[in-house]
Amino acid sequence: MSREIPIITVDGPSGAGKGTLCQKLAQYYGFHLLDSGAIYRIAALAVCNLQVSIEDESAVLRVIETLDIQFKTVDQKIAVFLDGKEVSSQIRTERVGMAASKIAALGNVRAALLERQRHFAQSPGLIADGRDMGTTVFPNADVKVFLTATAEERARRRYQQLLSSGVDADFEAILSDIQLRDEQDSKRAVSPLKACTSAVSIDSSEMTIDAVFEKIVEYADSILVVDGKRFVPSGASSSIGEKNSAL
Ligand SMILES: Nc1ncnc2c1ncn2[C@@H]1O[C@H](COP(=O)(O)OP(=O)(O)OP(=O)(O)O)[C@@H](O)[C@H]1O
Ligand SMILES: Nc1ccn([C@@H]2O[C@H](COP(=O)(O)O)[C@@H](O)[C@H]2O)c(=O)n1
Repeated sequence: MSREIPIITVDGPSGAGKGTLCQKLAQYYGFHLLDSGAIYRIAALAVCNLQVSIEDESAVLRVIETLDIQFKTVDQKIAVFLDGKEVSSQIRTERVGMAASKIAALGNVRAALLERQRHFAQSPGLIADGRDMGTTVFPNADVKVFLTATAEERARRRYQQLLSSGVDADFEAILSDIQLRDEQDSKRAVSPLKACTSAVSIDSSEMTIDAVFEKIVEYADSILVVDGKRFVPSGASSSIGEKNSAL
């Protein structure tokens, strides 16, 4: 491992299960968690709240440069705050997700948020969830995972998630939003969503959350070494995983 602080990156498209898996990984390893999507979502919310046009790049940048964001753990969940006000639910709407995807295509916005994200790499380690964690933000991460699933399966998961939280949902609309966001995220010029060559790819379409978790842990445990010793989280078992391949 190249540095003191171990870093595991999990990138992939919307609804692949990154957030769910990263929370479990952070808990398992006792590491910090970076939800980089939440940062783009908060930035988008601030831009919308101030009625700044997303097309006006310099005005968007001014909002980003003075963003007051805080992450706090409340009842074992991470709550997010914008200007001291909790916005955890507000940032999860599809409207904010789509606005986040638009501002995330602006190169100056991505550059302005880079150091803020890198600052999360603190002892004892970091689990980083996003689109460009392994390619741009933490290119030297020890363990890189690219997590995906078919657009239909991701839409089905979102649909179920909304129904079970009592929200009325339209499957076809969700699928079309997911396809549009995939296209925007993977076709942008700066830090597009793509699997990094040094990442293992996992297609979770036909896997349970627990099965994906076991795969990542098995792979990560075979790589993580701290102070010359293999890093063993409490209760962990390990076997050798294969790098640069699909698991
Ligand atoms: N392997 C899986 N099998 C079934 N359901 C899953 C699986 N992985 C995740 N889910 C469910 O899919 C939904 C979306 O997962 P999650 O929010 O973790 O995705 P995400 O990749 O973080 O999406 P986004 O990038 O949009 O935040 C959640 O309801 C989650 O419980
Ligand atoms: N590293 C990242 C993370 C996110 N984005 C953009 O933000 C949007 C919302 O992200 P979620 O993970 O919360 O769904 C996403 O669609 C991306 O456009 C990003 O560009 N880079």
